[in-house]
Amino acid sequence: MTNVSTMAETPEAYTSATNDFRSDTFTTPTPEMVQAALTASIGDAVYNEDVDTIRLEQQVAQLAGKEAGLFCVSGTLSNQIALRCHLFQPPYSILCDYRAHVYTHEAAGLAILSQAMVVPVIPSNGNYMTLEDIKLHYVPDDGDIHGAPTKVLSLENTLHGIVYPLEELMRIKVWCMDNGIKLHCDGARIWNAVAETSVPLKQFGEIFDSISICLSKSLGAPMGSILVGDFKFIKKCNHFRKQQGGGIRQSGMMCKMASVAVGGNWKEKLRRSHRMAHHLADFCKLHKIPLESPADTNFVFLDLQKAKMNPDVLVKKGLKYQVKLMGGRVSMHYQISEESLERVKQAILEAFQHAQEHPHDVEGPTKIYRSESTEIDIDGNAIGEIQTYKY
Ligand SMILES: Cc1ncc(COP(=O)(O)O)c(C=O)c1O
Ligand SMILES: C[C@@H](O)[C@H](N)C(=O)O
Repeated sequence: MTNVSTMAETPEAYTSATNDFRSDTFTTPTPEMVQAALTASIGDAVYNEDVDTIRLEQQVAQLAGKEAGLFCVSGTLSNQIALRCHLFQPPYSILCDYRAHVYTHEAAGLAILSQAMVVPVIPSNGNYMTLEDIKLHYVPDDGDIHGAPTKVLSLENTLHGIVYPLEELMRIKVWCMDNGIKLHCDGARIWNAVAETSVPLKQFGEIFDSISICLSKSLGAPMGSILVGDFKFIKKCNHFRKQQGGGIRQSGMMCKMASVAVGGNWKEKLRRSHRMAHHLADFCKLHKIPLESPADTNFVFLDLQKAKMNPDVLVKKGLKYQVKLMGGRVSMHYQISEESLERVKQAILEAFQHAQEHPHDVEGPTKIYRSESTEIDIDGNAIGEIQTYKY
């Protein structure tokens, strides 16, 4: 008798992100977005015949001061095809921050799709790579047959919520041009950088050869990213997108929903989330709860290692105060309520107080995704009925 696998349990329907601090990816579509989808174009985007898809690609490319844009179903796809497209003749390597999503969270796509070596760099200032860090770690294309020359520098702005200083980006850009190295930006939260610094997206477009601009993070669209660059580059990226299964058909509905976010007052939405993050960071400082990095924008990174806080206890305290956490990164977004912010402060404070009596040895910096929540609560009682948060 063949064993019939049991169906995985269906989770309860997700209804609201007002108390969800796990990530800004949990924002839910607004009624306005859903309404917009009902009147979206219905062309086949593989044949470049969907009007709302083309409109959104052109709109975001224009905002970034780039010639063309390409709708991708995810930021991961957008990053991976951009980096592959910048690469020509292996052996080659990509240099990035050791925390970069393209290196840590895209399932070794750089090794598999691009057959690239990655050179992950720990910034000497602890926050962002400077030109000096890059010069120290890049692999020159000098004919030495031992090396895999650096052909692309992939930066993230914001990175872990940290805003990349514009003057540093400009220095890096000039050096990259002098050394024939392409510059890509993982702009999953570039809208946050723009909202916080008032540096126009167009100015980032002048610095980077390509930018992956996510629609599905702080902006609040249900899915997708727009990859922007020059015409020739985007045309080839479209080829790699198709190869990777990203050539989707009637994408108009998703693009029309995203256009509601792009056309809305996203700056104020994001600035509100930044104010909430700054408030939480101040609360942590008041209670001497260490932070891992500056809370420039919408993320507060608790330094669990320095605080000797157990991420499990943090998640359980979150459950106690009806807020969702999954580790040391506390993510704000425009749908977070003021009441939830007050509750998450209590959860964090109690987890920190618990650590005072029960110090926990955390290995290394905060992992930005799950904490392996166990099935028991901090007093050892079963909490089987409460969902634990892990991928
Ligand atoms: C910095 C960063 N880059 C890229 C991505 C990938 O985006 P997606 O989840 O849409 O693939 C994420 C996560 O969502 C991210 O946090
Ligand atoms: C976990 C990671 O892939 C996702 N981008 C997030 O920030 O939540």
